[in-house]
Amino acid sequence: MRTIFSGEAIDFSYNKKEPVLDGLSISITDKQIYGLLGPNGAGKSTLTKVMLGLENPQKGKLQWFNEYPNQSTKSRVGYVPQDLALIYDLSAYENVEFFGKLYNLKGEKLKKQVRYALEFVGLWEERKQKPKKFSGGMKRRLNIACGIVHNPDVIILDEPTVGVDPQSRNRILDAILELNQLGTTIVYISHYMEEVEKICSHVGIIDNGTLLCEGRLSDILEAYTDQAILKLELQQKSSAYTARLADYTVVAIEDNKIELAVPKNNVGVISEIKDRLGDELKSFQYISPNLEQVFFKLTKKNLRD
Ligand SMILES: Nc1ncnc2c1ncn2[C@@H]1O[C@H](COP(=O)(O)OP(=O)(O)OP(=O)(O)O)[C@@H](O)[C@H]1O
Repeated sequence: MRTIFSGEAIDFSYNKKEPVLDGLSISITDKQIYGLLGPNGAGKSTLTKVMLGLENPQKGKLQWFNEYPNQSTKSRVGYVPQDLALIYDLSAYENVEFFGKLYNLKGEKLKKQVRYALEFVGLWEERKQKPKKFSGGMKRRLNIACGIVHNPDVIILDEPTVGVDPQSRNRILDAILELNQLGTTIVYISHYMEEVEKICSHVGIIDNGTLLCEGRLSDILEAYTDQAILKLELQQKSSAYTARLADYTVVAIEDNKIELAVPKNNVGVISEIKDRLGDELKSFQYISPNLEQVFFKLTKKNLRD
């Protein structure tokens, strides 16, 4: 496995007083879809800027492809920023072409790459249109085309699905999976836990400028959770059953619905609860441990707070 990016003990502050990145270390290897997950203001975009050399850390060591950042390593990295970086007076084609030229693509190679990038995001037919006429999802897709036109080995996508409709969102997620299957390493920055769980092979959780954990998604879920959620729908108001369910932690209760925290992967517990409730139980749903629980365990906060 080749290391794509490593950052060790990075300190960064905008005003030299309050740290935004606080001794943060991170390691991304070849072919991963690395989900960088954290709440608003955790430091995700700042870390991206530091990784791209747009901001200089006060302390720490950064390497791309086992080298200190240089022109050659920079040309192997693609970036799709959170704020759309489009030129609205140019056509979709000209936008992608502009970014291709920034990466020194020329002539036939440039034409080929522009076509590849626009086809990849499904905008080749719309290439002559100006992006001001595009929907939010189409603008996001054009933004991605601009980030991949130079065929980078790794692409950093900062919240690429914010403000898009569900159809465009799925299209973007599928495109990311396809890019990864073609061999591109992906760094996927998001505060949407469900998206990270859906597409990422690896995850790093960031809060207050520190990486709280990183690793294979399945390993993180295994290591940092011990409970699952059991959602029960009952015949009567849930409060009528609290004595029978006193052995379990009630996570939420409303009308005839109740959510219990139960030990994960324990079929015996589910059978026991079903036995205790008998015909009073209308339905139940087992929710496997998720990243929200990992985050709560590490910070005692909810990701959405
Ligand atoms: N240019 C800036 N100057 C000063 N402070 C900044 C600047 N950019 C971000 N910050 C502050 O740094 C902290 C981290 O912000 P950052 O944008 O990196 O977080 P984030 O995790 O990307 O959040 P979000 O999900 O909302 O984009 C926040 O407190 C933010 O207010």
